[in-house]
Amino acid sequence: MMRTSMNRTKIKICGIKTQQDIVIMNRTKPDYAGFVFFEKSKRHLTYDQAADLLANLDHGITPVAVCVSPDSARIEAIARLGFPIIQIHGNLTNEMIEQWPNQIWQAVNVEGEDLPEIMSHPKIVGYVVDGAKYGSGQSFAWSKELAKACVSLPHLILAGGLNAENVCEGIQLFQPDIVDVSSGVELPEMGKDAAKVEAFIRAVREGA
Ligand SMILES: O=C(O)c1ccccc1N[C@@H]1O[C@H](COP(=O)(O)O)[C@@H](O)[C@H]1O
Repeated sequence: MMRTSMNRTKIKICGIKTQQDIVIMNRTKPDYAGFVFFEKSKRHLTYDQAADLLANLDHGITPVAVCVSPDSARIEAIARLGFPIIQIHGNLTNEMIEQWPNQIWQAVNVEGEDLPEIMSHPKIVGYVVDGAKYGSGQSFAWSKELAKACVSLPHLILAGGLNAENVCEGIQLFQPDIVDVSSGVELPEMGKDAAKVEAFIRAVREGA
């Protein structure tokens, strides 16, 4: 059985780090932009940096705060920045769900052949199915079996190692609601590569 989505596949560009990235977002207009709050990541932002970036983000692009097993101070600070969605990797607990006032995307990092267990709660409105190591640019092992398992997810965000070359195959196999990319549209040093962002968006929107 396949997922059936009547709507076009939406796009999230993750790991926004610089004002130049914001210029690229505002010009190319993905549906979502991801901001990482995780000290071990090269894409980590301080709250002040995030506030400066958010102030310039086009209102038509929904910002998503990305974090790993956040403590309550982290959740409070991200909520204060006004993010409508938090994407949580690692542990997701009932306490976090209670504290966070808005929508949640639960990230599941696939290590083997099976889909990890997911939580169910009215605030959890999406599931990010990602490679084993977040933000590594590596896919999980795509298979028809995993695509079938994903059919049960109410809102699927496909992530992990996507780029302009493989995203159409991912869309065909998983029929995701949203595709999510970071490494695949990045410059070697820091920030997003405008040409790669454009090619990714064109591939998704035009099937090119
Ligand atoms: O990008 C990061 O450094 C990161 C850190 C902590 C949690 C998630 C992170 N990134 C997420 O990883 C996926 C896929 O990224 P990639 O395209 O494989 O590089 C995406 O959801 C990012 O939000």
